[in-house]
Amino acid sequence: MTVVTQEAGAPFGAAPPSGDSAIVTRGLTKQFRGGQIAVDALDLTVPRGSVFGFLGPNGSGKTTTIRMLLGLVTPTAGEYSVLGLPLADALPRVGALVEGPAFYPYLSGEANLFRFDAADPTAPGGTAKRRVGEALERVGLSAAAGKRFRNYSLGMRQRLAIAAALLGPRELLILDEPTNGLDPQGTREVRALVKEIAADGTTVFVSSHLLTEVEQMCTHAAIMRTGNLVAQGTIASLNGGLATRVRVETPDVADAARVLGTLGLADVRTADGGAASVTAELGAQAPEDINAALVREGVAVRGLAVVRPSLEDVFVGLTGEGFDVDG
Ligand SMILES: Nc1ncnc2c1ncn2[C@@H]1O[C@H](COP(=O)(O)OP(=O)(O)OP(=O)(O)O)[C@@H](O)[C@H]1O
Repeated sequence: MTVVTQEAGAPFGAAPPSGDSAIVTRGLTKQFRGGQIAVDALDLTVPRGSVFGFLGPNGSGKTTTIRMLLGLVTPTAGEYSVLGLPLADALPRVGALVEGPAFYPYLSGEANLFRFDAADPTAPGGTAKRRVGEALERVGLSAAAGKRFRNYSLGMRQRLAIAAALLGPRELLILDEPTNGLDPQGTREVRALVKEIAADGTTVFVSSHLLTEVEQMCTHAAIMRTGNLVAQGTIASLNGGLATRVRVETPDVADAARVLGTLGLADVRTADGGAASVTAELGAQAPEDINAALVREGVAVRGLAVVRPSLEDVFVGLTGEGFDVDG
């Protein structure tokens, strides 16, 4: 890891060319006082209109990056641009959920939003009623607007927190681990809401330590590991770097491997640990043709599956490590 020093006079928060991007960072770095480099020369490009998953194990630098983007933490080096505007002009167009807002348990969801809105000096007070109503509607809480916060489910509480980030027209929504600590129902609600908000044209930048969540919810992703960017791009392009494989479950492992080799499949592997299966790159072969050839050769096929590469495979392929959510 390199030690980063600030170049004399280098401007922080200066805008690199943003083009059609909602967020651009160039060499963005944060070294904390203790010497730890939490974010190391990050080059991120978040296209407008994307649902961008900022993926990494705990402690990989996601929150620190988000806090820099929102002007809450000063970078040690590098530059960034949000919506192609100076930060002060960009922030009113950005909704953010970093640490959940503290809501009053004895007040209704609606009353909490009014209090939250009143505390924002940039929010036009005269339109509060309309904006609070719209935000509640947007997150599906209109019917529960008058219910006390303490009686909300976990999912409803998080949706209210997202409503608080949507109290004005937003071009960009930044959510830091919005499903963390939620039960399965709440997780489903929040994931569905993120997709709906994105469908309305808002760019969503969402951090997560859950690979499958990012695969399901996002159009693009950046993968972080100990402060470093491992890869970024569309989910399809990230996965596309790896081959789709076929997996054959059979007690006749050696024969199955031979047949797959004869068919010209590349990288034939038998599973470790005595599991009765063989895998190979699918290539241009049709799975049904592979199955027919195996059966013709007398291989007892118990199961045949096409295994598409996942983001976890991408991470393992790029780092040689498993994706450890505990960092
Ligand atoms: N104020 C701070 N002072 C010193 N070190 C910090 C500070 N904030 C974060 N760190 C360290 O920087 C690293 C990155 O932390 P960060 O919170 O950005 O990661 P993260 O990917 O968001 O993880 P998590 O999901 O656990 O929040 C961690 O090792 C963390 O301990």
